[in-house]
Amino acid sequence: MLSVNGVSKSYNKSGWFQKDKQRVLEDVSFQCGQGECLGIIGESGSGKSTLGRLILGIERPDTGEILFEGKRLGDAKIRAGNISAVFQDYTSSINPFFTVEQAIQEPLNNLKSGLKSHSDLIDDLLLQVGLHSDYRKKYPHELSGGETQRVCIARAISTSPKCIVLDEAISSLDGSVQLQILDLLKDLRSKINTAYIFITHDIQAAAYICDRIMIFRNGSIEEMVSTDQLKDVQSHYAKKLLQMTILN
Ligand SMILES: Nc1ncnc2c1ncn2[C@@H]1O[C@H](COP(=O)(O)OP(=O)(O)OP(=O)(O)O)[C@@H](O)[C@H]1O
Repeated sequence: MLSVNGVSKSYNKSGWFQKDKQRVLEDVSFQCGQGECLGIIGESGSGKSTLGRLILGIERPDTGEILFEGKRLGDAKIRAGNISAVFQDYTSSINPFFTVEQAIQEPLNNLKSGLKSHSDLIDDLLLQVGLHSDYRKKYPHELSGGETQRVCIARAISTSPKCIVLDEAISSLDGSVQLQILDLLKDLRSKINTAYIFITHDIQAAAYICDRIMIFRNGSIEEMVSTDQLKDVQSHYAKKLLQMTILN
């Protein structure tokens, strides 16, 4: 369904020598199947979020291509409604002047297809993320962090996307709320068969929800393993990363 082929990306380095480039992604290739949950783990600065932004079409690769069902993702029409995102910073993900109902409706309004939002659909989406329909008229400042992230998830699934990029989506939440959101995501995936690209620092969270895990290092894939073989990673770096996480 999603095919990332030989993708590289550089940014201009800031400072005196503006022409210097920092290579952030280096020849990254992988595939993600329909309904699959693919985890991307790696240290801070390894390029995980950059890869997420390329998959979302927020930025373009310098070289290589990303295909969605065989078509280039650069085309906004291919992305529209098919790929959505949930980010770490849920507070800035929703317009503070929007009610929950307006926030969930926004991606539907942006779709130029004939898909119209319906009152019932909003109630159904709220129900799917475990919120009562009373939440429709609430504003973001009236919600807890976990509730706001549930609204962000309802938004993300509103267009029935085939793929959701979750970039550190549980990192800002308390431990017990993290688990609730992970369970919600698991439950939703089994119902709507959406693929997840689950970007995280947290190997345990990735192991809990993902089918496969990509270990990312300095902009490249160090190793790709199925979650049930996570203990048998081969590379020295992956072994070290796992040890560090288990010890913490
Ligand atoms: N728009 C940009 N312009 C310049 N440099 C950038 C830009 N976006 C990211 N970078 C740099 O690219 C590198 C990778 O950043 P990225 O956010 O993708 O890493 P990450 O693995 O997601 O890190 P973290 O886990 O801390 O979020 C970093 O060195 C960052 O400073």
